[in-house]
Amino acid sequence: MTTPEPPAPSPLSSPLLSVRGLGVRFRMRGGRHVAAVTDAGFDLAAGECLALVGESGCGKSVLASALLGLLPGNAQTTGSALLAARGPAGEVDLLTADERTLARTVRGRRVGLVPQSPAAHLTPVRTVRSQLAEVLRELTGVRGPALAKAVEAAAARTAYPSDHLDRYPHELSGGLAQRAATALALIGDAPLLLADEPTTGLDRELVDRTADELRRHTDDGRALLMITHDLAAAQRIADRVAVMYAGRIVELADADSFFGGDGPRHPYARGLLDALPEREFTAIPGTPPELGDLPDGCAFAARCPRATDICATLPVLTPGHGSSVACHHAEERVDA
Ligand SMILES: Nc1ncnc2c1ncn2[C@@H]1O[C@H](COP(=O)(O)OP(=O)(O)OP(=O)(O)O)[C@@H](O)[C@H]1O
Repeated sequence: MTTPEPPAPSPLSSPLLSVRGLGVRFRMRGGRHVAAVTDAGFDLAAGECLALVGESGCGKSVLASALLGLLPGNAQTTGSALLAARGPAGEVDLLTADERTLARTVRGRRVGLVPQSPAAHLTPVRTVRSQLAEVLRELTGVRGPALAKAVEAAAARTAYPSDHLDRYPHELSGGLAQRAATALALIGDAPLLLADEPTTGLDRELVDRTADELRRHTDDGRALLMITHDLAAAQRIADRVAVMYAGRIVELADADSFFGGDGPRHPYARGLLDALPEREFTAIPGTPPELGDLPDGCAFAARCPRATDICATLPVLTPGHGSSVACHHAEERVDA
């Protein structure tokens, strides 16, 4: 089933990114399919941070890869992801744009990426300094003596220590590689930044620092889609939260109401928050379903304390009470 319009449009200005009915399926051997993302829809405006959260394997990174045209050859996409025109750059559908357009005008320039595995994205045979310099030359045109200063400034944005700039990627800890990759991603000042687990491997102080830098970047008029397991980082900087479960967005909420107020309305989203040590520290029972063998109805029903017969039919993302929720029981009292 497809939802023609996402029910909770961005409350800010007209969207920079409009995702509608985004689906990604992987063709597998024997004619099988893995439905990694199904019918995802959201808007993202300049100046806005949307946190995309959910358990491992629910499709968050695949969604980001789809927006960058970086899916492997066995992937099929449906839907649209319109990146609005800005200045001389026209509107582009990120799902259907050809590789030449994506490589020359989109990646790094209009859509930046903080990759999930930074060490794998850094060039192994070049120092961090040389990689920062190359991206600065390419994307900002800075040359000569100014380049050395620009490299140090780019590193400082993510607290990458200047006395480690001449290290090669294999000489970096996970946290340093993360900071180097984030520094590289911020250089192009792309209007849309996709940050896939940007705080992995960082201690709490650096998590906060990185999150705050990403927030500043957003406040300067860019849009940020932050994929994260770190709900504290999401709470710190997100304007809205999208919760993914088994490839679908099951709740799209204002961050204030999600983390405070009445809290999430979807039982899965509620379970994610309750699992936090600083909250109830109660794990969600069971495991997510296989994406190659999803039920026809609600994919969370098998783990859900509120499930009833109606959950055998698919719930549609429906707006109400400050969030959009795909749950037949969303209107019930949460503690009922
Ligand atoms: N090339 C592929 N072929 C088949 N299935 C794939 C392929 N790439 C990813 N998947 C599947 O798509 C699903 C979603 O993966 P994805 O990496 O997006 O999850 P995630 O939510 O980002 O998890 P994590 O937080 O662990 O990265 C997983 O079940 C994964 O196995």
